[in-house]
Amino acid sequence: MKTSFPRQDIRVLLLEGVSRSAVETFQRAGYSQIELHAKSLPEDELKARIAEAHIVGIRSRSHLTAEVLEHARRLIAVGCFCIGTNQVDLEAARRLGVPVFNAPYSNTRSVAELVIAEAIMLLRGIPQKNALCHRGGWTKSAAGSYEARGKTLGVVGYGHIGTQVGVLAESLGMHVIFHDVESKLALGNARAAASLQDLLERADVVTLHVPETPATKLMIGAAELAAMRPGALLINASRGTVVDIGALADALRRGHLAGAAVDVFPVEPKGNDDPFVSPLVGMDNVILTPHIGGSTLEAQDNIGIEVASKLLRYSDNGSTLSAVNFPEVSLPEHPRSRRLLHIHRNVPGVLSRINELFSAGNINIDAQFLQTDTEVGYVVIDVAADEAQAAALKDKLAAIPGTLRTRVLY
Ligand SMILES: NC(=O)c1ccc[n+]([C@@H]2O[C@H](COP(=O)([O-])OP(=O)(O)OC[C@H]3O[C@@H](n4cnc5c(N)ncnc54)[C@H](O)[C@@H]3O)[C@@H](O)[C@H]2O)c1
Ligand SMILES: O=C(O)CC[C@@H](O)C(=O)O
Repeated sequence: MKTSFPRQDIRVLLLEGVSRSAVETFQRAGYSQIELHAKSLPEDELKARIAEAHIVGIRSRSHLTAEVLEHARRLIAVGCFCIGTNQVDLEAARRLGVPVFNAPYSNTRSVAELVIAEAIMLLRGIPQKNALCHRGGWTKSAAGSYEARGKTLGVVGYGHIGTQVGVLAESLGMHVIFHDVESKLALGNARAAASLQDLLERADVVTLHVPETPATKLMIGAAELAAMRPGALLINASRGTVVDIGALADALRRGHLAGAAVDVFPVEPKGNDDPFVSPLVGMDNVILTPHIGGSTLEAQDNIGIEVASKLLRYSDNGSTLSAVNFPEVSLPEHPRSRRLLHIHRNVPGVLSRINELFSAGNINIDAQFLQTDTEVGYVVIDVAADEAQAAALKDKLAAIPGTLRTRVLY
């Protein structure tokens, strides 16, 4: 059967060491043109490779800006093999008719476990004791060393990760308070703080779990750090832009904060061979990790399967359920029909032009699915048509003004 892109012709470009479970998921579905890179690509190379790709998979280091996406003439969909999607210009992708998928939960537990481990380590002063032992020193002392039990954990951003951290912290006997811009169901005995300021003033350990947005950029700066309790601890496993790293280094140097654990940085090395530079380097009371909050084998394996499956569902069936930037449709299979996809700018008249086209050709529509948002309309049409008719219909659909992408799926 003739489709716009037979599976064996669909080129999948996977960057940044996306798990092999993704490759295997594509292969099991009959996709054979899969290119896997261990690193992100320099911008020029990314533009060149994305121009050839139908499906692109990235993690947090590849920046799919509007300019990069302009080169993606054949692109069907983008997969972020992680939670964060801030590295993709989602609006630009949507305007080009390209849905973006991610894995909203697959590494949640991994991040939460690391945060709890770090909270305990910081409360006990382990980073500095460990560093001193490595230099041949010895400080057997209880000074500055505390149990987690009875301490207050302040969770900023009470979403998937923040709530998991809260539940685990309560099992250690910690009191949990949280701050979120949305009204949230408090799990266990957790309580909403009156404000961010209130949380900062009350928490012994503050942990950040907000996404990167204009509102969260530098949300923890000198004033917020000053509002924290003397001797408090800060954990950031969200995004590097959320904390003013210079102000954090200063608060640590002055001893206002007793320690910190930082997994994400305003500027991160592109690959494992590139140098890491930060004002926090060399501070014994700071746990530094190379953006590995979600990097466990379990999480990466699950993410590979989850995101590849979403990309396949869109590529093979047209479903956009859980796309982060696109009208969502969940489609049944209609194997006895031909399925055509039409993505267009959401301007008046496009749908009637589409329907006129089918009635003029005397083609019976078996089913039609439409979902729109303010800018983009997505129509899936199942028709009783033969192969030649479907190909001709696709060409006519492509000629409708406002069309962004069109395909014959099967
Ligand atoms: N370090 C890592 O490896 C790693 C792994 C996974 C996720 N992350 C980061 O963690 C972030 C959070 O992940 P999640 O799955 O919990 O996301 P989520 O969307 O489930 O939760 C985020 C929460 O933050 C809240 N929020 C948004 N803006 C806010 C603001 N200005 N002030 C207060 N609250 C605000 C939201 O309402 C939401 O409840 C991700 O966006 C990603 O950037 C990092
Ligand atoms: O794997 C990555 O590069 C990003 C991990 C994490 O920050 C996420 O957003 O899920």
